[in-house]
Amino acid sequence: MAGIAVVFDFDKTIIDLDSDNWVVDELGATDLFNQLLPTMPWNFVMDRMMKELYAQGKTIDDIQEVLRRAPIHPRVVPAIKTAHSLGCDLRIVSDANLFYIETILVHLGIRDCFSEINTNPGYVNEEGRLRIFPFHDFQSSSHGCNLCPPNMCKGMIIERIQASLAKEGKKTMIYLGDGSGDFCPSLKLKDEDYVMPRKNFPVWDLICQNRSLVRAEIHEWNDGEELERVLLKLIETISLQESHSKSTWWLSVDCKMETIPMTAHEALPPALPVNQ
Ligand SMILES: Cc1ncc(C[n+]2csc(CCOP(=O)(O)O)c2C)c(N)n1
Ligand SMILES: [Mg+2]
Repeated sequence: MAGIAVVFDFDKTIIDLDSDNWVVDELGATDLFNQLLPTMPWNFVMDRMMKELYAQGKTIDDIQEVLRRAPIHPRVVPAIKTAHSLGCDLRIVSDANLFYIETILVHLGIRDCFSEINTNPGYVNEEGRLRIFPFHDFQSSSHGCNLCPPNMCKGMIIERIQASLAKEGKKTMIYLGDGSGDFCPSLKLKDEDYVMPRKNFPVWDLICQNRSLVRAEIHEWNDGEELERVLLKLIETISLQESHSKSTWWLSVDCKMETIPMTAHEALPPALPVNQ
């Protein structure tokens, strides 16, 4: 199963809501958030919100306590653990931030299942305040993709992952997501890949409207139970195809080596004696 990479979006894919809104709402700062949003880019609003919460006396522990209560479907963690134990390379590509994602993954006991987390930087500074920055510094240059928000083009991240997987000999990618930011990476997937859009969420609508642009095989899911069922079934199917193509490869090597061809009766188990 070494040939499969599974790439997860985080908000509304692994957890069941948007982590930024969850923290802001649970800490009672929704009104200020809504006031600031029309005035500056999303990551700057979040960084400013962390400053305001710090000024109000909210600690890193308060933020982490809220994050540990983020709702998640009970089958998502088992699905991730199984995919990891089967040898898949699991990665995250998210427009949330590293501090929120790591806090939640550590709490769920699945941080070590992931080989890579691509997201907006987020860390606690020397004062004990959480700082949040854009993944892509759009003030110095644009990433140039008009499908994606200015701070992150998930499609570019997928292309980088594809290049690194090719070097490791990994052949198949499964991508799971829900949001409009997951459409661009879905378009980068190849014929042999799979995309799992969450049904009736923005990426699903975009894929349905632009089916001919998507080369990967499409498998929708509704909730964590379906996520688990569909994902594990795909992993099983891909693995069977992998082992089948390996065995046919060995057969063709045998033929090229001009070993004495096996006759049909030699290849089969001995026939049962008749009338004895
Ligand atoms: C113009 C604009 N609007 C909104 C956002 C923020 N944003 C969009 S989806 C999302 C959830 C991210 O998590 P995930 O990718 O894990 O679903 C966030 C935080 C933005 N960056 N730019
Ligand atoms: Mg999402």
